[in-house]
Amino acid sequence: MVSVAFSDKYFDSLLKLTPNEQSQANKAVMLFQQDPQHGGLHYEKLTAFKDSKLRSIRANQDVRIILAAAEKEDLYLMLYVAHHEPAYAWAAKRKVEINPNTGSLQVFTVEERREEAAPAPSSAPELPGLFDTIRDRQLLQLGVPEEALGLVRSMRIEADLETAHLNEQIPADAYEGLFMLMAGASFEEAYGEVVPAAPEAVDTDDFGSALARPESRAHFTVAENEEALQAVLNQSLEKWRVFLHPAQRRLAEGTKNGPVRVLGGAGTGKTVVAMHRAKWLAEQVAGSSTPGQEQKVLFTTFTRNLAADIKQNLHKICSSQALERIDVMNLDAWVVSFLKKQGYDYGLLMDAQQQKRLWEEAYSEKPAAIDLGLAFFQEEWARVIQPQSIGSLDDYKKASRIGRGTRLNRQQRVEIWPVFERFRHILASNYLKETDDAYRDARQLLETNPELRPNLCSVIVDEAQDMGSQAFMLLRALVPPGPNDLFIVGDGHQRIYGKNKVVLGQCGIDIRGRSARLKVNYRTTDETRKLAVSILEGVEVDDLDGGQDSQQFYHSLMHGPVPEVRCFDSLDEQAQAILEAMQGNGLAPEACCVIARTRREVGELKAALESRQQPCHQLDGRSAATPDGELNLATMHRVKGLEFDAVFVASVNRGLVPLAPVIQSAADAVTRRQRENEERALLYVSLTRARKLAFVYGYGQMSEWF
Ligand SMILES: Nc1ncnc2c1ncn2[C@@H]1O[C@H](COP(=O)(O)OP(=O)(O)OP(=O)(O)O)[C@@H](O)[C@H]1O
Repeated sequence: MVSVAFSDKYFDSLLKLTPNEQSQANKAVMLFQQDPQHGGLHYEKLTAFKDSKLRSIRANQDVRIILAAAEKEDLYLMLYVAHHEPAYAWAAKRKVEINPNTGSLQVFTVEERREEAAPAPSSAPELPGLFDTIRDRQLLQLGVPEEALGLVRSMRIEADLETAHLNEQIPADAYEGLFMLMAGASFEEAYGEVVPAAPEAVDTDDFGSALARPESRAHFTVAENEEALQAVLNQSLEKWRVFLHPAQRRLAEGTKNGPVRVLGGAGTGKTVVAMHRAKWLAEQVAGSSTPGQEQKVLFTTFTRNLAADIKQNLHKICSSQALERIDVMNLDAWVVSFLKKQGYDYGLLMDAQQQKRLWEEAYSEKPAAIDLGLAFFQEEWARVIQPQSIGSLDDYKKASRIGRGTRLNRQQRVEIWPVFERFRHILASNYLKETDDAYRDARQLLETNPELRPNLCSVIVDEAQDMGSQAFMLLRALVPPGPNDLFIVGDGHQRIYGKNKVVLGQCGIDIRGRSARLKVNYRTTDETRKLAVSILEGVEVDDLDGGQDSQQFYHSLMHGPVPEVRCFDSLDEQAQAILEAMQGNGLAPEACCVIARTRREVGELKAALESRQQPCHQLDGRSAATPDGELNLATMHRVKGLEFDAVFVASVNRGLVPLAPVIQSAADAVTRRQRENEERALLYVSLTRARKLAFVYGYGQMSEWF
């Protein structure tokens, strides 16, 4: 029996075959693993090609599998599968090599004559080279193969690099380094990113060691025995299950010294990393806990919908044993269930209408001489009093009000305090608590009775940007400080629930030296990503720890058309255009989503689409899977965490985007800016749900942002 490894490209090519051919190819690989010399496989050396390591085997009369042989190690790399002619055409130009500088295993195209003759002229020969200031030696250090140096030197514009990447003339790891240089990074920055741990010595014939490096594992997966081979062949459909980016893998695996924070723009695989981290912890840490004191991993999210999705996806990567050691829950649900067990008989105040009524009652305490609206009090409560657990006038007099737009002197604080006191009293007499109160009560219970602490080895937090400081203080209290305690994943660009920016350090969570940022967007085309990012231009985005985040070096690997922005005369015309765009692009309704700012607008769109005989499926709460033939419809808040082949961000009209009442009811300029930023974030979230195509449609008057 031999070891077999697969490249990600192998699975891409496998999926292009018919199901029957796929199963024949799988059978051939399994037979090959048992006996490479089996007569039916016609194992053949492809001697006349660029790379003497290349071989082929037969899957059937016509389908060929191209592989590279490391015969000394009994290791074979499955690279490509296709019908006879395209398979050999693919193999003729390919090389598989261990890069002597980075140690990663690379597969790349070497074009005919490229080695001897001058490189192909760039589309803009008069411009300076993209990499003129970088030395050859440095390009090689970044993992550019020697054969590709001429090509890299000939690159003049971004499209040259993108084309070379698309044609696989540059291996993926080297492309990332080159992309960063092109986007303005210094050589040191790019090198630190692509080669964070340079191998001491690289043996370019040792394929086993090369395959073990995270850079290689981003593109190869090894099946050492029959069982592993079965597992790989069964799970290859979604790449994220197997091929983690080296940055993702480094985060997902290994013992961490304390809390880790992972940032990354939309679609960079933060949730994927968090899930793989949960799996690793369940297997390696919780799995080795003392019998009788089994530990668990708690995976928390902000929204209930995301928790349900994650539960489902964990099934795809975890064994049932590992799954048993992971609890997935949105934090509110965890808190409610924990407090209930402790005999807490308060309800959570969730209903916006009820909340408004209670505030109106409390507002009657406002002295007539104070000219502050109800909105001011609600904001002050949510942004100053609750996050800082202020329970008395004395505390309020001393409280920090940084970031609030309306100034208050001490005397004014004294005068308005009765409103807050009354609100708290009303809550108590109605047996109600706000979520921040519940977080605080739960934390205080845990701090005074450590024996109530659940037996957790680790807490993973997704959607961290929407959790406030009370939530983080509770999370800190849930698990004792130590290795692997907290793994926090978020993106300040997607803060859409009106929460204060949190500073982890102030919640007792010290992430110094343990933070990372993911930069490759796997979901969205670069064209859609760029439009989404442009909406946030000028908005200051925090890094969850008091600093600033940026989208520097954030990019997508896929390309597609620039999103279409159009304004129609009426809602009906817009609905018609959505249906035509779906038809024109051959899109299945269930793979698309129409997204609007308000529930009411979603309802109107639904009616307009249904009147045109388009069955619709509205996503709200915990919706079931969309039936075939039905078009998804959702609000901007609801689509967070989801993805579709195409999204129609619809009714992007003046007054709706940004939503006028939200902006106009802000009590001061600072709050107005915060709300406007959140409205922008909603658009950013909506657009970045698109895998292939995005449309921005409006009617009447288009939003001032377009
Ligand atoms: N290493 C990978 N290889 C291939 N696809 C990946 C990889 N990592 C993530 N993806 C895919 O990219 C998409 C986005 O991943 P994920 O939802 O984890 O991103 P995210 O950063 O949490 O996104 P968002 O913040 O926008 O919700 C998913 O379709 C996922 O399957």
